[in-house]
This record gives sequence, C-alpha cells and structure tokens, in this order.
Amino acid sequence: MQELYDRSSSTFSSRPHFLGYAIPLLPSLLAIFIVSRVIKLLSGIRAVNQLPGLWVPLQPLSNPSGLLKTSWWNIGVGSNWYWRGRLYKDLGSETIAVVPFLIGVPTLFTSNLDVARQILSGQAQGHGLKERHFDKSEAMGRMIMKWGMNLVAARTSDDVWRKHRRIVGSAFNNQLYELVWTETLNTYRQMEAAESWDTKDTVDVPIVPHITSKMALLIIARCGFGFSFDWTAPPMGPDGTMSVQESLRILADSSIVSLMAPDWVRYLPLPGFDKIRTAFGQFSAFMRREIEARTREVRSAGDGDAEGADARTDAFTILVRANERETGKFRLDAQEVVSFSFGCFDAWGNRFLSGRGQIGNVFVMLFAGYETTGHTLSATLALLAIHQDVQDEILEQIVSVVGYDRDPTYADYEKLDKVLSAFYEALRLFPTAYLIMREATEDTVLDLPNAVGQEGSTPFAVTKGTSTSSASVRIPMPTRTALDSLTLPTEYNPRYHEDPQSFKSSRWHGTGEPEPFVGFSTGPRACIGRKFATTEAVVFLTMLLRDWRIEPMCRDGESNDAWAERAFAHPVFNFTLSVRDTPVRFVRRERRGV
Ligand code: HEM
Repeated sequence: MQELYDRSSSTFSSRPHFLGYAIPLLPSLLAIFIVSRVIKLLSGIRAVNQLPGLWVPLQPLSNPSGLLKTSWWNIGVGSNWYWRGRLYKDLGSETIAVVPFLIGVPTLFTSNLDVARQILSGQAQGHGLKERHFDKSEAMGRMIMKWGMNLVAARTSDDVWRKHRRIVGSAFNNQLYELVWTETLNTYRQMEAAESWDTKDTVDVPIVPHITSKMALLIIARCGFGFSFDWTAPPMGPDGTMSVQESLRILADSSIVSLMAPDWVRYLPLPGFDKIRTAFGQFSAFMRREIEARTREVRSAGDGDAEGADARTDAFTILVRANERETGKFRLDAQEVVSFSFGCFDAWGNRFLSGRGQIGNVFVMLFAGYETTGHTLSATLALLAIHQDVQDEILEQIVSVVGYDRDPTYADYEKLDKVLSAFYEALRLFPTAYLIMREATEDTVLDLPNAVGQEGSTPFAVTKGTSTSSASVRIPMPTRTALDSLTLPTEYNPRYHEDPQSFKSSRWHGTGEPEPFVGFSTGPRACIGRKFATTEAVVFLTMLLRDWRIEPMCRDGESNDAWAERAFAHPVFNFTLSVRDTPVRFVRRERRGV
C-alpha cells in the first residue's frame, strides 16, 4: 500500500497534471475565443452591409437556437410572432439582418413583399439576372431528405425537382378537387353520425384538432393516396394489433421524431416511442400490399389510361397515369414515382425497403398537407368563435348560395368566397407554414424598397460596390446568407394589411387568389396543394357553419377575452405553427326562414 502510494505520488510530482499546463493558458484561450467571435460578428455585419438588425449568439431557426425558447438572448423560432408589432418598426427597416457571433451565418428577415418575391422567385429583380441566386437551404434539405429525395427538399436548380413538379403537378387538377369536395362532404357526414351530433343541440369540443386534424388526415389519405379510411375506425383491430389508420396518424403526428431526429432516437426507451416503432411496421406492411395492388391496376390498364367509371382519381393514381403518358426527359423512373408518393419501395413495387428505407416522402406529403390544413382549420374555428358577426355574414352567404335543402357542390366553390376568406384570414394571422427558408447560393444583390412615404430617398448608407436607385437600395448578398421566416412578418406588415393584428376576413372578399398573401408561398415553389386545402376548407366550413354557431368554451368565470388570450397568445411552434388546443362549443342554429 505504502509502495503504491509512493509510486503514484512520485509520478504525480514528477509529471504535472494536464490541468497544470492548461490553467495558466485559460486567459489566453479565452482572449483568442473572444477575439475570434468579435471578428465573426464584424465580418457578419459587413457581410449584410450594415443593415439594421440584431446581434445574437445563435443563428435563428438553426440548432440549438430553434430548439430553445424565444427570449431576450435567443431569437429562436417565435421572435417574428412575439415581436411582430415592433421588430421592424423599432429597427426602422422592413428587411433586417440577424448576425450571430457564436454559431451560424447571418440571416435576413423581411416583412416586405417585393423582397420576399425576389427571394422566392430565386432571382434578384430588375438586373437582368438569369441565374438562380436563392434556393432552398442545403442544411434544411439534408434534414428532410434523410429518408430519401422528395419534392419539398429538392433544390429548385436541380433537374430532379423540375421532373417531380411537372409530373406531380398534373395530379393536382379539377378532377382531384372534385374528389376532395365529395370526400370532405362524406367524411363530415360520417363524423356527424359517429359523434351523434344529429341528436344534440350543443356539442363540446375540448380539443379542436381532434376534429380538424382528423378530417385533414382522412382527406389526405382518401384523396392523396386513395385509401378508404373511415372516421369511426378503432385504433386497434379485433386481434389487438394497431390499425393502419392509427399507424398513419401516429406517424403523421410524430414527424419531428421521424424527420429530424437521428435514427437511433426512435429506439430509445422513451414513452410513446414503442408506438412509433409499431406504427412504422404496420404502415410499411400495409403500403407494401397497397403498392402491389396499385401497380397491378395501373399496368393492367395497358397504356395507363384507366379512365372508366371505376377509375381512381386520387393524386397518386393520377400521377402514376400522367407519368405513364410522359415521354422524354421529364418522365420519372419507377423509383422516383414511388419515392414521391410512398417512398417505401426501391423499385416500382418490386422490392420493399424495410423501416429505414426511403420513406421520407410519406412524411413530407403528410406533413405538407396534413398539419398545415388541420392547423389552419383549427385557427379558423377558434377565431370565428370570438367573431360572431363574421359567422353571421358567412351564414348569410351560405344560405343564399346553397340554402338548406341540398348539400353544397363543387360548382358552389367560387360563390362561397366569404367562407374561403375566413380561412385565408386565419392563415394570415397564424401562417402555419411559417418556416420558409432560402439561402443565397452565390454573391448577388437584393433590391430593398424604401420605407412607405420615403420614395426617392435612400434611408441608410450602403458600402462600396453597392449602387442605389431612386426607389430602392441594392444590397449585396454574400453566398450562404440565410433568408428566413418570410410569411409571418409579411402577413403582419401594415403596408399590405390595414390593422394587421385584427381578424378581418372581409379584406379577402371577392379577391380570388389574393396577391399580398404568402401563406402558401409564391414563385416556382409555391404550394402545390393550395386548392386541395382551400377546397377541403370551404366544404367543411360550409357544412359546419350552416348548422352550428361556434362559441368559445370558457372555464368557470372565464371571459371571452381571457379565453382568447389562452387560445392565441402563445401558439405552438414546431415544424408548423398552430394555435393551442382551443376548446369550442357548437350550438345548433335555428334555420332561417324555415
Ligand atoms: C393550409 C394548408 C397549406 C399551407 C398553409 C401550405 C403551405 C405551403 C408553403 C408555404 C409551401 C412552400 C414551402 C417552401 O417553399 O419552403 C408549400 C409547399 C408544398 N405544399 Fe403546401 N400547404 C398547405 C397544404 C398542402 C396540401 C393539402 C398539400 C398536398 C396535398 C401540400 C403539398 C405541398 C408540397 C408537395 C409542397 C412542395 C412544393 C415544391 O417545393 O415544389 N400542401 N406549402
């Protein structure tokens, strides 16, 4: 023992510990670190040409900033919401730069529609530039492509995206929207019967997404993929196994784990993760059977022209047919077709990639069409609950267009613009797809229009190499500058929307597809499912509002204002933005003039 002690102590005394070297170096290391961060900050400020903005430790929306709450030191994902009334006003600019000094690259936020359009079109305006200068961020794309190539992640400059968009675009046509109309109507009727609404005069809905998200999921499943899912399907089959429908719901609701987290995370012994694993297994097996059946169906139709009475009109089948007809360079190969739609198969139904395969597109389609539509419908119902006057106005239109004796038809869509306006206004206030991100792929310029009332002047100095014109400032954009979060600030900009914090659905009456609206984005990457979503919304809201008045379901002693605060003040920021689980009450309406 003594010997051991002596040995170790002699070793210790003859060789100083690592810390013995490091401690005296700490002040120097700290100084180097601080200098390097100051240099990073200064070069970031120079890179964005000293645009007004904020200096922050972490790049907004990146990891870890995006995972932490918005606060005085972390801009996070919620800043454009929480500071919506003052961020751009206080900084005196509609386009601002957020320059990080610890992690990340300088990022621009803009609330100006012209600037947003330049970015989303991919090109700076008015400079004769042919090349694409802004594109999807590679980092974001890598994250979404973890499970395979898909329409949302592909870069606009890639041929892959052009091919997918052309073929997929052909599936989004009137035939599909009519199907969406009919299926939403049928699903609404099923819901009414299943929840026994026909026997009640008031219906309490403590968690609105329980109906809106379920509706959105069923419509995507039926019209996007042609599955005959049912409102009443129990989560478990008679043999105790998870139903396919339930597995799809679980996968759609866990898209953060499925999309963002590394693979091993799903295997952690955390509550709920076993369900996600089971859902993967169940859904994959179902998809295998489904794809084989669909392959046989389309191929047995010869040239893919199955257009008889029984022909399917769901998006997937239409896309398969369109691709069969396509000749030349835009034709997708079998793997690409399947990858877009289901992603589970490495060849046209021939071989199945278990669990880990290219299943990203399932989630991308679901997440692009399911959460967005479900959340916007929830926001619409919640906002209507505290705006009885708007409900009355909409009801008047519904009764005059459809009346009480028949169901609305797809031909009524254009005439029900007040119904659609409520959905648009909810989407403006709560733009569920709030994370629109682009990156400058090479050094370029961006035209920044001067502030309102300051036409013809140049509000701030621009550095060497930057020229100005009477209407705008041209700002050089270095490669890899990030451009984020274009929907929220634009939708709240008083330049485009009078009294932007208020719910005024009348601002959209009779506007068709309104211009100053980026909720579905604009430019080549604008939402392909826009009409799909608005068709579903119009028929669902028409059916609901014709029979029911929506009211806030307040707690004992709670005022409507307090309810509204609870519902709207702190939305949930995940991949998509949503209002809280707002409880509402439906009260049966007296039929007018009946
Ligand atoms: C209220 C509902 C919806 C909203 C607010 C919405 C919003 C958006 C936005 C803002 C984008 C552009 C994203 C970007 O450029 O980064 C987008 C793209 C997309 N959306 Fe939607 N969407 C909705 C419903 C749907 C539906 C129902 C579907 C499909 C059935 C769908 C499928 C897609 C796809 C595939 C893309 C990618 C298009 C491309 O990059 O070429 N969306 N959506």
